This record gives sequence, C-alpha cells and structure tokens, in this order.
Amino acid sequence: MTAELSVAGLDAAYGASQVLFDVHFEIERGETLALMGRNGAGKSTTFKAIAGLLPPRAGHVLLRGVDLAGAKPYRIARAGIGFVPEDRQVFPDHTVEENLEIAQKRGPGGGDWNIERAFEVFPLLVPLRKRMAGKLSGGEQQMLTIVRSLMGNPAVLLLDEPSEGLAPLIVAQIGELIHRLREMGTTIVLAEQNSRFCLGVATRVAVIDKGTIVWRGSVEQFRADPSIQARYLQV
Ligand SMILES: Nc1ncnc2c1ncn2[C@@H]1O[C@H](COP(=O)(O)OP(=O)(O)OP(=O)(O)O)[C@@H](O)[C@H]1O
Repeated sequence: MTAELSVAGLDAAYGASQVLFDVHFEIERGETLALMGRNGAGKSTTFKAIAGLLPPRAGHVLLRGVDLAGAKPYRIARAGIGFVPEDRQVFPDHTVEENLEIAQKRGPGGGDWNIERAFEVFPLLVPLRKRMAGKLSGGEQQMLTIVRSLMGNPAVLLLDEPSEGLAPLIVAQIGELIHRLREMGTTIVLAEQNSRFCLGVATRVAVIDKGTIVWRGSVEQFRADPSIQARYLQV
C-alpha cells in the first residue's frame, strides 16, 4: 500500500547551517502522526521543507507516490498538502467568513469542504462569522486557521504546534477539533511539544531530536516507554 505521505532522506539548511539530517517518516491515509520534539529540535523546519517554504537540500516528499520535494509552495499546496504554521496568519481585516471564502477551492483530498459545511461541523465558529479575524482570541484564530486550511480540501494537513500559548480549556477545544477531523478520515501530521495534548489525538508518534528522527512507533508503544520522553522530550 502506498503511504499517503512519505518523507525520506530529508536534509534542510538555513544558509550554511544544516538543521535537518535524513528526516524520514510515513503516514497512512486517515492516521494522525505526532511529530514530537523539544524546542529547536526541527519540527517547524521539517514542515517548511515539506511545504516548500524552505526547499530541502536532499530527500523526497512523496504525496500518494508523487515526489513534491523542492516544488514551489503553491504547487505543493495545490497538490494536496495543507500547512498551518505556528504563527496563525489570519487576514486580520477580513471577517471569519471572508477568511474562509478566500481559501475555498477544490482539492485532491477528496473532501467536500466548503464554508457552509465548516460552520455545520464546527458550530463554535458560527457566532464569530461576521467578526474581524484580527479581533479574535488566540484560540479562535487557531481554530480559524485550521478550518481555513480545510477549505483547500487537502489530502494531508500539517499542523504546527496548534496548542502553543493557549489556555487549557482552549487547548481542549482544539483537541476536539482535531479529533473530529480524524474521525472524518483526515490525514494529519501534528508537531507538538505538549505530549499530553498530542497523545490524546495521535495514532502514531515520531520523535525528532537535533534534526534527526530518533524514534517511531505507536502511541501505545510510546506510552509504554517513559525513557523516550525522559531522553528526548523533557528539558
Ligand atoms: N530562520 C532561521 N534561520 C536560522 N536558523 C533557524 C531558523 N529557524 C530555525 N532555525 C534553527 O533551526 C533549528 C530547528 O528549529 P525549528 O524551528 O525547526 O525547531 P522546532 O522543533 O519547530 O522548535 P520550536 O518549537 O521552537 O518551533 C533550531 O536550531 C533553530 O535555531
């Protein structure tokens, strides 16, 4: 079976400074993979390299068997990789509805996401529909950026630290949103430092340390071995 997304031998650098070394992982359709690692381990850089924002120096990014490594970001997005960066880039002077409209297009993910469906599936957004995105709370903006990325009907969604900087109650709501997406069959790679959060929503785990994948396995295997957390995730 061809993996939905397969990353292999990925090297990436900022100028002369190489930060990713042979990053590799695979994800099957409908799975949620938690990419876990400390601050600075290389999670965001991995996503940027996959999404084409930092063209990789080497390696493959296969989406349903088609290699997208090094393609322009818009082509990668159009091919079906949706990326939600850490810094929640909403269009602040547009309403929630307009933010969703701007992103709406048919995609290869086979989904049939559109604005009306988004409001149906995520009713928390309904009362915010006419609000300016710049006036939303951090949690609401996070929810909006995730739902907005669905408007392109991606095959795979890359979520970079969606729980970061949010209050526990809001983190729980974001967790529910991701759960909901998973139940609907969305394929998700979730970069996180917050292990409690991501173990609640993920099916598989890959641990990255100093730009290299150091462990891969199921959530059950990860939970059963506290030494992994102690070695690679605690400060
Ligand atoms: N624009 C940049 N220029 C140079 N070095 C960078 C740049 N962005 C990140 N780095 C370095 O690359 C390494 C990996 O950073 P990255 O942001 O991918 O880590 P991360 O696991 O996502 O951590 P964080 O949770 O802090 O985002 C770090 O050593 C970081 O200092």
